[in-house]
Formats: sequence, structure tokens, C-alpha cells
Amino acid sequence: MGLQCLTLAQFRLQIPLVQCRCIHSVAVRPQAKKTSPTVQELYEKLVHGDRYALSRAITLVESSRKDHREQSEALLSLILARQRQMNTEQKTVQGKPTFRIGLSGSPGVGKSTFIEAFGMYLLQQGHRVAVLAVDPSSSRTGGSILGDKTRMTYLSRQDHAYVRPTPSRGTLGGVARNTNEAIILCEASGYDVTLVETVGVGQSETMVSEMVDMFVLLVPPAGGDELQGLKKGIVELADLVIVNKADGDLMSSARAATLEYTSALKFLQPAYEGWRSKVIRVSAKEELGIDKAWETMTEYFDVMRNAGHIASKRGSQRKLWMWRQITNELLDRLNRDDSVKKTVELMEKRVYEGTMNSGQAADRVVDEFVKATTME
Ligand SMILES: Nc1nc2c(ncn2[C@@H]2O[C@H](COP(=O)(O)OP(=O)(O)OP(=O)(O)O)[C@@H](O)[C@H]2O)c(=O)[nH]1
Repeated sequence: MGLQCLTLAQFRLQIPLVQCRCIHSVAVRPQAKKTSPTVQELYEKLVHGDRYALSRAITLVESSRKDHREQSEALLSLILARQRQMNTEQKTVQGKPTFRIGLSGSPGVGKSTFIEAFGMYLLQQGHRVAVLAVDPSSSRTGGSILGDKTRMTYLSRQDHAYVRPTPSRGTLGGVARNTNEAIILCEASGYDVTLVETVGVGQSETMVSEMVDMFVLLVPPAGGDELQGLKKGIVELADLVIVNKADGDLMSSARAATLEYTSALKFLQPAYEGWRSKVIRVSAKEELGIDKAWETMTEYFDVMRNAGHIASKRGSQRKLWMWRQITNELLDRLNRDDSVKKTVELMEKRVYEGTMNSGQAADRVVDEFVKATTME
């Protein structure tokens, strides 16, 4: 086919992937430049379950380079087209329903121990498990709460498990977009259960709850600090609360915590008809109650799926993220334009001094932005 006959989308599919500068891809295959696959080749490998292709595809969606963004959009379009063609919107290529689970909890509550035990249990049940992470610290401090130590090492060595290292840069909004896209890539690659882990800090929990089918909160076997003040909102997001460390000397505190959470949740209005948030006890370390945790999660999934709530929840989430992305993108563009930036500075000053009201100032900024974009 002559180059001039190709549409832009077709053309993108033919371009060899440019080697991402990100550490993941460089570390995986240093000579990749020579053998860079095209988007089409990457897609073929990805849907056949090639882990290297999955890592590479996630690296691609994490990149903010313009050419990488174009390639990742082409890749995601191919996946979407295939799902529509095969009528597998909520399934893996193999036809298994996909289940997205968010997992959060304070540092030290036992998230990695739980994910390792839970992931191994799911593998035994014939599932393929992907683990992704949203690290709230990366955007603010440049450091990492989740990523600084090696986590889930045993699970990550299993053939049917994929544990993605924590992205270590980018804004929380950017990380969220990447995670949403990484979920799609994992599912396209045959992982039917995707766990999205986050630490209980800042906005990351709300964000994760908005990208999964079920939000699970892991809590320690102690009086519910989470039930008071700031954390209360997070408990309210949970479809399932898991009291961890229900073993040895901690057993009686775990029992007390279970009662406390159960009575607190009793007064909440169920978010979905047919499902009331539950509280269960596990010991991730002793691998006790892991089967019960999965049983409760599948019970939730079945209720929600049969009522059509999984499809509608995912649809609403896609709309929500579209609007978040529009807002981010517009703000980015607004901040890039020099004349708009000047107006913004002036308006901020006037608003701060009280010589102009906020609404008026906002209108002026938007007008300036519209003027700048129509002149481009
Ligand atoms: N007794 C007991 N200890 C546990 C259990 N699960 C985890 N722990 C211990 O709790 C500590 C923290 O466990 P992690 O799995 O690293 O906790 P985490 O939530 O991933 O911690 P961060 O990575 O800091 O967010 C470790 O010392 C674990 O051995 C459990 O079920 N029972």
C-alpha cells in the first residue's frame, strides 16, 4: 500500500514504536530500538497474552510524548474495535468476565501481604491476575509510598500474574488516566481480575473507587479511627471492609473492629440496590479467610452484573474520566498561552485585592482563552 493511500489512523499503526525513555522499557530490552514493533504488532502480541508486550503497552500509555500518545490511542482503538466486533466489552479475549477491584488501606495495614495471598488464591482458582498501583505521593513529593520497596515478589513471579511497578512520576490526574488505560490493556491481554491498589492518603482512594467495579477497604484490627472524621468518607465508599490481621493476639481486637464497622455501615444508604456493604475478617499472613473474601467479592459482582450495574457503572466512569480529561487538557492549554497567562495573573491579583469579584474575573480569563484559541 502506498503511503499516500493510508488514513492517519492506518499510518500510525505502521510506524515503529519509538523507544520510550521510561525506565521500564529501557530496562526490559536495551536493543529494542532495532526491533521496535509497530502498533499493530504490539497489539497482536498483547492480545495473545505476551507479558513483555503488555509492559511495553503500559509504558506507552504512561508516556506524555505526543507521538507516544498517538500510538497509544491507536492501540486502544484497536482493542475497542476488537471488543465491539467480538461483543466482549466486559470480557477478556478468552470470554471471561472482567472484574476490577480497588484495594486501599493505611500504610502497614497489610495490603501487599493480602494481595500476595489473595492473588495466589485466585491463580489457584484459574484466574489471571493483574495488579496496578496508584501512588498518591509521587505527584506531590517525587518520592513514593508504595514503590520504594519490593512488593508482591512471589506473586509477580507467577506465569498468570502481572504486577506492574508503581508509576513514579506524573500528576495524580495523569496517573489516573494511565491507570484507566492500563486496566483496559491488562484485560485485553487476558487478565480477568485487575486489582488497583492505593494507599489511604489524600484523594487517591476516591479516585481509585471511580475506576473500579468494587472498592475494598483493608483496615487494622483496632478501634475505628477510620470511622471518625476525615476517614469516614472513605469507609462510606467501601463495598467491602476487610479487617486484616485477625490472628494470634490480635484476634479479639479484630472481632471488636468487625462489630464496630458492621454497626457503622448498617446506617448507610446502600449505593446500589441489592448490595449492602459487608465486613469480614481475614489474616493475610496466615492465609485465613481469603476464600471468604473472594466469595464475598464474587457475590457482589454477580448481584451487580445481573442487575446491569457493572455495565452502567463503567459507562458512567468513562464519562466522568472524559470530563476530567477535558478539564485537565483545557487547564493545561490555558496555562500554556502567554496572553492568557498574563490575564490570569492580573485577574488573580484583582480578585485577591478584592477589586473584582471571582465570577467576573473567571469570565475574563475564559474570554481571553477563547480569543487566543480562535486566533491560533
Ligand atoms: N499478624 C499479622 N500481621 C500481618 C498480616 N498481614 C500483614 N502483616 C504484617 O504487617 C506488616 C505490614 O504488612 P504489609 O503487607 O507490608 O503492609 P502494606 O499495607 O502493604 O504496607 P505499605 O506497603 O507500607 O503500604 C508486615 O510486618 C506484615 O508481616 C496479618 O494478617 N497478620
